[in-house]
Amino acid sequence: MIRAGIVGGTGYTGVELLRILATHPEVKIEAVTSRSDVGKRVDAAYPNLRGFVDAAFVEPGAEALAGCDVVFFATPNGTAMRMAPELLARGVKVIDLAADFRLQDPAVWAHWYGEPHACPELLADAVYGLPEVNRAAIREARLIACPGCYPTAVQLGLLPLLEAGVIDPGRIIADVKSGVSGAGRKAEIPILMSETGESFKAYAVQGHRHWPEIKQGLALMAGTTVGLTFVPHLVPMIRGIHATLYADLKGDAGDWQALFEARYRDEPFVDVLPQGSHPDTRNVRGVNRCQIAVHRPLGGNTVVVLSVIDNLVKGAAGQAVQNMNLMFGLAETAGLWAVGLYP
Ligand SMILES: NC(=O)C1=CN([C@@H]2O[C@H](COP(=O)(O)OP(=O)(O)OC[C@H]3O[C@@H](n4cnc5c(N)ncnc54)[C@H](OP(=O)(O)O)[C@@H]3O)[C@@H](O)[C@H]2O)C=CC1
Ligand SMILES: CC(=O)N[C@@H](CCC(=O)OP(=O)(O)O)C(=O)O
Repeated sequence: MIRAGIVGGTGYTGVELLRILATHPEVKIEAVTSRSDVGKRVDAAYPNLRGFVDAAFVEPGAEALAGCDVVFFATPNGTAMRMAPELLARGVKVIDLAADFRLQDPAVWAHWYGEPHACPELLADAVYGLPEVNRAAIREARLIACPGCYPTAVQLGLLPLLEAGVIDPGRIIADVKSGVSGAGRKAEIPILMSETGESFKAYAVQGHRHWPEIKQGLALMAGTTVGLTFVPHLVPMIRGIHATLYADLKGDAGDWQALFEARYRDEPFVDVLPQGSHPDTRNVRGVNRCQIAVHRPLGGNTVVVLSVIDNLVKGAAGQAVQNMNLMFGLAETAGLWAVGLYP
């Protein structure tokens, strides 16, 4: 059995990790941390886990985590980069759900995250955990940077087009909507029910920290720099991301549906819907799945891709477990093969 630790077990992605790992056939939950709830039983904090997780929260630290084979960081940005070096030195594999190891250039990280990187020497070791792109490298990795939720939906939606070189990489538009759980489990006025429950708005239009991450990933797919406009929105739902992606086709002819179907035929967690479909976030709620539809609207030469995920699953905890499965030579679908909730 793989002994797994979770740092940040009281947050939304942490409890989602617990939900998935609790029934994973190859995993034993070894340690779950919280600074605020030390000693409290995990199933007292989260009664949905009663009968599945028999553990109490412990202080985050190398003592509690050194006995693990893998440690997941479900913590705010800037946490894993301070704890990962010691764990890695002790031979523990690390999977970070936050942004600490996603950007290759420490100067870009410092610009967007507001502080110098604490261990820039580890950035070259970190593998970007998007299995549909980096599967071989993930299998060999000891340090995984899980993609952000918006970047997962956007990159999976554009991957077939960029790899095939059929769109203009200089002008891509990503109009993306997120449920409120994307902001985490914290008490803040902008995410109160009465602020978000019957409202819909864009934010960070001038620049969101996922913009450099998405640009970095798309450039690797395209083999050149990309021009990207990314506008995130907050919508009145709890889970889910819906990305509407626009790009200019280089030529007029092409079977874009066939291109997407061929690229994702062997991908267990990417589902290309039939031609003319409109994916719905509720159909991926609670599961590690991205559903995609590709359209060529009347008029102009624009391709429109619709891509949906659950931000907490394919956008975070599910993708993290998919990475763990690859790192430990397990079936990639272990513990993750499930049907989405409906409605
Ligand atoms: N929510 C989402 O949809 C997604 C989130 N992410 C990323 O995953 C990470 C976690 O997100 P989310 O679960 O939403 O966040 P939450 O705010 O819900 O939870 C954060 C957790 O981290 C713990 N924590 C906070 N500070 C520290 C610290 N200094 N050391 C150790 N533990 C700490 C908290 O518990 P305590 O204070 O008790 O220690 C809590 O359990 C973030 O980096 C986020 O950006 C990525 C993709 C999607
Ligand atoms: C709705 C909402 O607030 N979303 C968050 C992004 C989600 C997230 O947690 O960011 P990472 O994927 O980088 O970890 C935000 O815009 O800051």
